Amino acid sequence: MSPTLALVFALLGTLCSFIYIFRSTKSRSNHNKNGQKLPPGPRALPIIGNLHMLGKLPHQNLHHLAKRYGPIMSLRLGCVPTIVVSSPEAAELFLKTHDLVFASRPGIQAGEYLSYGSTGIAFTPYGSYWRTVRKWCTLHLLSASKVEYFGPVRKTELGSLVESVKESAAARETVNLSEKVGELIEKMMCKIIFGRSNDDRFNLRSLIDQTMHLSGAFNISDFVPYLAPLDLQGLGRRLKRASELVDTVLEKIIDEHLQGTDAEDRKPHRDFVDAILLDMIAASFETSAVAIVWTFSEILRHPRVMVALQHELETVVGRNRLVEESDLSKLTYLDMVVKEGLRLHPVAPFLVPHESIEDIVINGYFIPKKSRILVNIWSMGRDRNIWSENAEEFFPERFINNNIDLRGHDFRLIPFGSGRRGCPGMHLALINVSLILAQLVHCFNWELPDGMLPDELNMTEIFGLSLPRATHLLAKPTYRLLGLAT
Ligand code: HEM
Repeated sequence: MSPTLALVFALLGTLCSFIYIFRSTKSRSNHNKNGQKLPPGPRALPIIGNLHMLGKLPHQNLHHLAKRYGPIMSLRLGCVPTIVVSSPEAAELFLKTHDLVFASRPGIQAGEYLSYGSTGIAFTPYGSYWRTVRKWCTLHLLSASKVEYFGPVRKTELGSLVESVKESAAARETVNLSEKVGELIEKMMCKIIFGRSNDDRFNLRSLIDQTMHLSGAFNISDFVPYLAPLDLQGLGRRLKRASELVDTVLEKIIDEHLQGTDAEDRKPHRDFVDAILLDMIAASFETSAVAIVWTFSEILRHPRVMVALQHELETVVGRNRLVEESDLSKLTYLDMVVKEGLRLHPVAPFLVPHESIEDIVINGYFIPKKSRILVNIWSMGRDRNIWSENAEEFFPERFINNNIDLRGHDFRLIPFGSGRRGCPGMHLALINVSLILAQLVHCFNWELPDGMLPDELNMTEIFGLSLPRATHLLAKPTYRLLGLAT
């Protein structure tokens, strides 16, 4: 939290405390003003509500609070009623049993700036526009047949990555895996989404990383709208700047793509196309890279897992060729490693915030219309009641002999969400994540740089819409395949 923001909170907090003490004798914390019973939760201060309790890592702080108040917890963030869901049973109620009621998204400043007035998919409220755009993207980009069609693009780009890491290995250099994996996903996705290579003139990836960070921030302007003109955290200004930069890049790409067509024909659809393209690249660039880099960090911290994975790859693929997409279905240990990575390091710790479209009573608790719903899957991934005493440990074998999958049917593990708003890119994402991890582990042995021990690896997170590592992941490769691999 910046010093300015801390000061603002301190001042607001003092003011609120006075009002609160003055009024507290009359208030009943878990009932609204109509006497309806809200889910339990900590008392809220006037004006800021519980915003001051979120801290730098809200998913962790809300995880601790839920231990006290339960899996359906009520907060007030500024003036927005907020429900934090922290158990599989509760998640099923919100995302399956009452999916339709919670299928909308809140209108937030990030959506306004970055989704061109929420005309993309991810920040767009539930309704026919969202349904049409989502269907269109699924059909033209994300369906199983489209994903398969782009297999050769993945193969070429991944082959180049292996060659470049091989050169680093020969030169005994340390590789910045965060950078390498980020670049690879960017190259693959640009070819799939724009039909062309990424453009070295723009640093699109760094722009997207910024937008993911800004979009996930708890922006006071969204929660206390009358403070919005003050832009206390400076987020409004940064969002505007990021949106202008992204706009410039996308405009250039679209212009080049449409050269030769009638200029007048293009205008009406411009913002709509920008919004969808931006959603697609934002949803795909960082997410897959974050999942790969966290899982690889855990593999490096657990050499036993690296050895077991290499053993499986040698048995199924051998050491004379690269892993192919068609091998993936036979790599059962890899599948467990991917699940375990996403369990401990979900890319979107609160999914993308949902919003209720009408009043509803769930488990005897009143949830008002326009409540914001945060499903804390980070908390669910570390719950000892679900994952036993070793819940905090990276232990892929926990998935042996159980049928937990990632498709949103089993609410113990929902890194892609579930229901109407579940991730439409899951199939593509799982191929990218599994294939890249498999290739890195199959082609190379890895060690941490400068004699670092596995348990010395920094595992600090940065909170945003996604949850990347705070520091880049560095490691030293040694090539391990037999001659003719590439
Ligand atoms: C490992 C990679 C990925 C993870 C973990 C992931 C996870 C998620 C999650 C948790 C949501 C929100 C679900 C909810 O709110 O209930 C989501 C939404 C979305 N994802 Fe993904 N995603 C990944 C990759 C991708 C890819 C590759 C694409 C497409 C190219 C994509 C496209 C989308 C879109 C468009 C939405 C918004 C859906 C809507 O609001 O209707 N995602 N994703």
